[in-house]
Amino acid sequence: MKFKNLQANYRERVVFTGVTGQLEPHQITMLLGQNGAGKSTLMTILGRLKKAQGQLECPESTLYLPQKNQLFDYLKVNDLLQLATTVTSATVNRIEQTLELADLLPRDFLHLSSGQQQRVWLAYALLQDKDVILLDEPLTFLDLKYQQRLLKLLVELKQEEQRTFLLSIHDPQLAREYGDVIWLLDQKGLTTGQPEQLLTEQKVKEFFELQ
Ligand SMILES: Nc1ncnc2c1ncn2[C@@H]1O[C@H](COP(=O)(O)OP(=O)(O)OP(=O)(O)O)[C@@H](O)[C@H]1O
Repeated sequence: MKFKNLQANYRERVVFTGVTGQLEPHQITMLLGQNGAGKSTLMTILGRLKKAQGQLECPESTLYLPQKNQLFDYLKVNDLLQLATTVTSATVNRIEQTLELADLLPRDFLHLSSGQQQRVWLAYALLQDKDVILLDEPLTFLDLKYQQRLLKLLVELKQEEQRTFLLSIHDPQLAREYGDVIWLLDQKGLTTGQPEQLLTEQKVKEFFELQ
């Protein structure tokens, strides 16, 4: 996936201009930026759910999982996941075991806790046979155990199924630990590089305006 000089607007309000980069195949890219920097906006553009000025080359097989997801009617978890599933049964088992979904499958999705719902939405995305998966703040609502389980699962799916991931994330430590490539988004545009190069203690302090 490649993009050049992207400009995003909501009516007359410009969110960013001159955003250029490429999503490295078979890697995990971590997108960091302050609240309102435009991370979700960029991801919806890359997922072709929002129009932007500039150039974008995006593989057909791309899926965007929004930060907030909603169901409007009662549906069992099992039914929701079956609607999504297009991967092999080995991958289904791996995803369901890692995210510990067995107990949730017979339940009404709308009655689950926020973290349980998030685990189901993540499974919903990963169970689809897509090469490129864009996950918008996937760690929100997950406890530490499931944060670690999810990130390790993405590493396995990257290595064994050559999938490509872009995650927006607020934790620089996890971004450094599990990311192959880092994207930093701010008013200057998109800065890309290696975790050890962009996420030094000093650079993190400056980028997030920490004291
Ligand atoms: N539908 C919309 N209409 C108008 N403005 C919007 C809309 N969605 C987002 N914005 C604005 O665009 C800017 C970027 O928002 P975006 O959600 O992309 O940021 P973000 O980096 O994902 O933030 P956060 O870390 O808070 O999730 C913000 O100023 C926001 O208020």
